[in-house]
Amino acid sequence: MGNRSDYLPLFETKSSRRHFLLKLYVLSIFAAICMIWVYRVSYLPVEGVLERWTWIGMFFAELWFSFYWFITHLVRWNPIYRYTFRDRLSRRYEKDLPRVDIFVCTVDPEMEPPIMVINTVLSMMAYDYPPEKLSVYLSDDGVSELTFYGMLEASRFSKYWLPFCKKFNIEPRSPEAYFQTALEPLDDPVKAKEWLFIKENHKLYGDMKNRIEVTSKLGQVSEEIRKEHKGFSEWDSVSSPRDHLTIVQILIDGRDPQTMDNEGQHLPTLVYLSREKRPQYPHNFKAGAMNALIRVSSRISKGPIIMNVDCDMYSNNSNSLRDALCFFMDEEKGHEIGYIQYPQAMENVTKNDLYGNSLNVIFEMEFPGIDANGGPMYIGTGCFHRRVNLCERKHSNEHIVDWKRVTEIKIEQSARALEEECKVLASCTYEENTQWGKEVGLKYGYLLDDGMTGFSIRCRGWRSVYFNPERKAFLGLAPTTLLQTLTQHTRWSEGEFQILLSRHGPFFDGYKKIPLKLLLSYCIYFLWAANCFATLYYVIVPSLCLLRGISLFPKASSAWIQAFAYAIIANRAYGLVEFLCCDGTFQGWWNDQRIWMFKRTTSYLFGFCDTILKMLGFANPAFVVTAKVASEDASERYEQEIMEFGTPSPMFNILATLALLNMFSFAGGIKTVISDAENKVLDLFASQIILSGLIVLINLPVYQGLFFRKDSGRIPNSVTYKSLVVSVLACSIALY
Ligand SMILES: O=c1ccn([C@@H]2O[C@H](COP(=O)(O)OP(=O)(O)O[C@H]3O[C@H](CO)[C@@H](O)[C@H](O)[C@H]3O)[C@@H](O)[C@H]2O)c(=O)[nH]1
Ligand SMILES: [Mn+2]
Repeated sequence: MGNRSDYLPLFETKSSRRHFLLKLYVLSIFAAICMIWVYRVSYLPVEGVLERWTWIGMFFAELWFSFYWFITHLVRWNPIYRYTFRDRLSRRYEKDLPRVDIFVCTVDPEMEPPIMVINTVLSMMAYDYPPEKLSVYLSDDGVSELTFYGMLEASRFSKYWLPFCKKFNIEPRSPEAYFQTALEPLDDPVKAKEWLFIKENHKLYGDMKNRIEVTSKLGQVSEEIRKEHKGFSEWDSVSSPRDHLTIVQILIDGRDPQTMDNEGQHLPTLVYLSREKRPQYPHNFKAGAMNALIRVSSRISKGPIIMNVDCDMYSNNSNSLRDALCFFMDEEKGHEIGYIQYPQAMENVTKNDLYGNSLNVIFEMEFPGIDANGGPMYIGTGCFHRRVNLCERKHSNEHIVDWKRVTEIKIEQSARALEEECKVLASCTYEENTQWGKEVGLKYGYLLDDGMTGFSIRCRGWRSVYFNPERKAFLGLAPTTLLQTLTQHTRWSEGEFQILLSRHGPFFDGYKKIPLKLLLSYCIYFLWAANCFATLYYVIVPSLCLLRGISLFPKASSAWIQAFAYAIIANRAYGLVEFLCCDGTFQGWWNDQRIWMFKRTTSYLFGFCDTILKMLGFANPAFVVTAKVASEDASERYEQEIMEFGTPSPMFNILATLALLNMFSFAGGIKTVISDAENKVLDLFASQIILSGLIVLINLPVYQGLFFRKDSGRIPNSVTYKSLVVSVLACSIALY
């Protein structure tokens, strides 16, 4: 850049201020909320201990909701959106593009089938990027021969697949996803020629898929296949997934002039890694895998840019790598950017998103606002990092990278020698007495290692960027049963809460180094777990009080009720419109309301309690992996949007108890209204009756699961009995 004045940025940021009418609307909700506080304070019951304390409880719950409401709107106030200029990037830097190392993690060949994993790997290899500068690493924590076999097949198939992708510039570049959507062109002769290629590749892919699936079904690799690659012999010494030596296999050595695709072009480097594991050493889950990958890749390719994806998150947009570089390499602002986070979009959510898994509102509405307030957190998959950043370095302007120099690193050893060296780097003992997991690499000891790592990167002065291009960068798989969804959210809410309370979290390290506005924005997620109490209070206490005859809301005939009604209805309406704007359906919104309640009364409660227990030293953090496949009839029910219970779980006990409790109190409320001639009861208790009525309405799928369904996804009898006993007991205590 000779002259500053003709500097053209590689990306731009546009802010979109919310319309002032919308702001007015939000402020009007705030006014109603204030009225609620005034009401609570001025009408505090003077008589009756129970009356008084339940009232105070309501007040606290409402204060909590108000605070939470406040931070969600703080985030939404002035969102920003980013745009990149890839043409400028390639004009200025095409020859000097940095090496990029892509890390894919997998852990279990049954929950994460090899064919899915290699589709992700192939889509990464097919990025629109110079192949000699691209390396894809797979970390296999399951040390599975089947996954390795899949990788071997992928390395062969890539010789056809990559030239095909580039020749016809297709999207998406995961073969499975591509062939699902590819349609035969009937009228266009040019396209018809292309179709021949597509058919040829489809057949190659189909054959490969078949081989991999047959082997997966067998559960082991046949003797014939074993002879095809020296790597299989490494499994001779593997006794169990928790007890084995490191396995490193460079399946494609990008430096080797002999390894070309079938059109004579270079191929990206492809590496399989399964780090050493021993029962006596903690393996630190995904963070441990990532750190091993960081070290191994620093020997093999040493890309200054690192990207991490989950094994189910294939690349849906072959430009996202260049997009990310537009941020890092921007001459003016790039040097302060530590990482670029893409949203997690889900491929498998059904039309009405029964389990509220699409996360669209978070990624379309909240993250652009968080970006404006200072930058998103690192949420694991779909994030580009600077390598220096993960190897601990404070941000300072002296470290401006000269991109033209970084690429010059030459690695001379043979692939064999590199593999041997890497074995040491990925061994259990390597990290002993080092700063890995503390100051260097991803942090250990946290359930959300990525969240904590991102937070500390921010504390060191780097900025982060959120980028959400029109064509989604990655598509992954959301859980497909209720229990999996709730379990995933237990892990997330617990992990977020753990960061909040940690010694390196916002209260200790964070508050001086991160602007308050950003900390409050992060609090939406940090406080997920803490949300459980106010919600539990609101779904239990008003209904029990209805049975007991304690009124907790203004009379239907009083003016105060309008404040409550307005605050609640206006807020829900806002949420509904927002939901519809994010491509949701009305039914989807309703489902989301249900899942909102389910999560808050189960996942978040468990997350909260677990965090506290772990802080007191009663339990160790453990990562429950989300399955990416389900049984046949469960998948069928998922497609039909029928709620899946099936197995007994304490979470279902809670859900069923709450549903029954509200059903009883709603019935009780209606009964007293009918028997009351003067309509006094209705005036006093209308709000509580409506509240439990709404809870009953939202719980309809639970009653179905309890009493009306016969299939294997219904609520198990043991859960039904337990929850009946508890809810009847609670109601009788309230009545007498
Ligand atoms: O011991 C482990 C456990 C998990 N994983 C991998 O970690 C990824 C995420 O696991 P998954 O069960 O799919 O969890 P999700 O809740 O779907 O993942 C989200 O949440 C995680 C943190 O809880 C982040 O790390 C992920 O990037 C983010 O997509 C997967 O690729 C796993 O193979 C490992 O490599 N080793
Ligand atoms: Mn996942």
